[in-house]
Amino acid sequence: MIKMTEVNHQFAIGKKGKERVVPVLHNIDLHVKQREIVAIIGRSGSGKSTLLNLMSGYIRPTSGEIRVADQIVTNLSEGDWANFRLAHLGFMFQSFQLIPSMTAFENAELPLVLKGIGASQRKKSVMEMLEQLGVAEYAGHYPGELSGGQQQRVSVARSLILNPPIVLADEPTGSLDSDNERQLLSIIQHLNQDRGTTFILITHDEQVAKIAHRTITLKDGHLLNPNGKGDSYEIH
Ligand SMILES: Nc1ncnc2c1ncn2[C@@H]1O[C@H](COP(=O)(O)OP(=O)(O)OP(=O)(O)O)[C@@H](O)[C@H]1O
Repeated sequence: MIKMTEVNHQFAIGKKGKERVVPVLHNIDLHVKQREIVAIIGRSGSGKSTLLNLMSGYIRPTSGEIRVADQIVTNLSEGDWANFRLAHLGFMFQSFQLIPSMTAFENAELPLVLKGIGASQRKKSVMEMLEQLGVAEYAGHYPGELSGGQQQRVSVARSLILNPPIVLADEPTGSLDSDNERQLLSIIQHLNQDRGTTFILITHDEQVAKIAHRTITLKDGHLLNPNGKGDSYEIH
């Protein structure tokens, strides 16, 4: 589903002409299969977000090849990446990144608008999704009128509204209390089992790592165990 082959990444920092090159990821070989939940752990600064940003095309690798959903994406243009993301990727973040001036309904609806789906189909899909996540009654509320857990569910609704086959999540439970965390992890497990959604979760949290089929560790930009803790895991 996602395959990285000999991927290296370095940032150039400092003023033009006086840049300093900072290598961040070294020779990453990683294969995430369809229906897997993979947790990525590692200290702050080890390169976790950079890895996720490479998988989602927000940055390009300095060298190496990246395939997502069986397509080589390493050299897609920005416009092609935007379409590719809409078709294949969903995102979850620690900060919910809801648009404050839009209601819960409008936030969850946004990817459908971008995809050009008609208004009546949008309404049906959004209300079904908000219903499934237990926040339909807040459809007309603005993010500032919702609790953290409710905002997270609206944000999850927006991530999943196009039924993406792959979801990339950066500390998705980072700002949730333990009840809301449990609920989000249960949603992730159900989606994985029912729809076969593939998840890549960056986390510092043991509870999150527990639901993963595989936990891989980044240390100073090196992938220590590409096959993860359980080489013999089975995906049903
Ligand atoms: N745009 C950038 N320009 C220059 N250096 C960057 C940039 N983004 C990240 N870095 C550097 O790359 C390294 C890895 O950063 P990254 O955000 O991937 O780490 P992380 O493991 O996700 O950390 P955290 O757990 O704190 O979020 C860090 O040393 C960081 O300073």
